[in-house]
Amino acid sequence: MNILVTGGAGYIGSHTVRLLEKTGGKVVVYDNLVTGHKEAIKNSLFVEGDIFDSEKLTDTLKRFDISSVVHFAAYSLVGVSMVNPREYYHNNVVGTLNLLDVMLANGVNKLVFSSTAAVYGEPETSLITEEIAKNPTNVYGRTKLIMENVMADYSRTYGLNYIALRYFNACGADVAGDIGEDHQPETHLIPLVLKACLGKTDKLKIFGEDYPTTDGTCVRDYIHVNDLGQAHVLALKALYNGHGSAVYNLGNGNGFTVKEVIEAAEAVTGLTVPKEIAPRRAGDPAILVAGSQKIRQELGWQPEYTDINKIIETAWHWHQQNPDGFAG
Ligand SMILES: NC(=O)c1ccc[n+]([C@@H]2O[C@H](COP(=O)([O-])OP(=O)(O)OC[C@H]3O[C@@H](n4cnc5c(N)ncnc54)[C@H](O)[C@@H]3O)[C@@H](O)[C@H]2O)c1
Ligand SMILES: O=c1ccn([C@@H]2O[C@H](COP(=O)(O)OP(=O)(O)O[C@H]3O[C@H](CO)[C@@H](O)[C@H](O)[C@H]3O)[C@@H](O)[C@H]2O)c(=O)[nH]1
Repeated sequence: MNILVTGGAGYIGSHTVRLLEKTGGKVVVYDNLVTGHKEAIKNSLFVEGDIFDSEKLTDTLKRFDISSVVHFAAYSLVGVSMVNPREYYHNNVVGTLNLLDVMLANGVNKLVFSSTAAVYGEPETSLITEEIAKNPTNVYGRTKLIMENVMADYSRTYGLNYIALRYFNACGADVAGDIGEDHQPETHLIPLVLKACLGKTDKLKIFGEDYPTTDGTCVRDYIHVNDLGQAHVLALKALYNGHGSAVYNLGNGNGFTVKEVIEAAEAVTGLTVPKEIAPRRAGDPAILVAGSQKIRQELGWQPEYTDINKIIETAWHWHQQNPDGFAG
């Protein structure tokens, strides 16, 4: 397996790269470092490049005799996508279309794609399974749903073989403590809660206290980044073993409110999170909780981290060791 990992210098990408390296395959990271960190790549080959750069992509596929692609490269912030849709459609849709063109032109037809729970929007059921209606409430979710539809069409017509993984909320860090979440600026709940504990940011803003949930704050399904990474390893192996194109949810099946996450972080750190109630953030659905039976049954995926405190502990370890992220 010679694998190209676009966006492999990013948060989920770098954790997945570490797990892919253990399979014995050759791993080549391709990233323009717009939000990623070169320091997050410890062992794999690294090519600094953009998914819009067809020439460099073609050269990289040929030079390393690549036979599959794991595609993380994208913009992924719900809030930003609502105020800057053009950037999101451009990078996530046009950029991915370009990558697909280059792959197919070079005979590479295996792809694992980062999709998202955001494709579902505001589901009417409490546990989300893959086949329910997709009505994204934000631009980011729409960009990923467009690409899922494109891949289904390319699979039918051009022989693309893809597995799209719809992640719920990625969090945590590798227990080694040398890679972790470092977005600039950070917008994700768990790192912001922990940074607030460390006095690295202002008070945590709780976005909305009037949602139809137990305590009025949004519910999310938090999944450890290494459990996500392991699913990519399984998906890739399945594609090499002749598995057809498929779409899977990836979550723990347990929802936590924003306030419950804060309480868990306070229990793990022994510190108090400075916080205040703020208005709702545009585009946020009230509740997103995954039904992940399909990937468990079909690919044998089994998450290792199912306890929110344990997940937060791994993130806390990273933030304590690296309070200024990779720049520290
Ligand atoms: N973080 C989450 O909770 C979450 C949940 C669901 C889906 N996802 C998806 O997972 C993927 C990775 O997310 P992440 O949290 O690791 O984000 P990230 O920003 O840490 O990683 C994205 C990586 O892609 C690179 N990149 C972006 N545009 C590029 C381009 N045009 N050319 C080359 N490289 C480019 C960035 O430099 C970065 O290294 C994204 O596709 C995201 O939409 C993330
Ligand atoms: O300072 C903050 C940050 C977040 N939140 C809330 O915390 C929850 C989680 O927010 P965040 O960590 O920003 O993640 P999401 O917006 O749920 O999106 C993440 O999870 C999605 C899947 O569910 C992915 O598709 C996205 O890429 C990824 O950013 C939401 O209800 C937010 O409103 C706050 O209250 N205050």
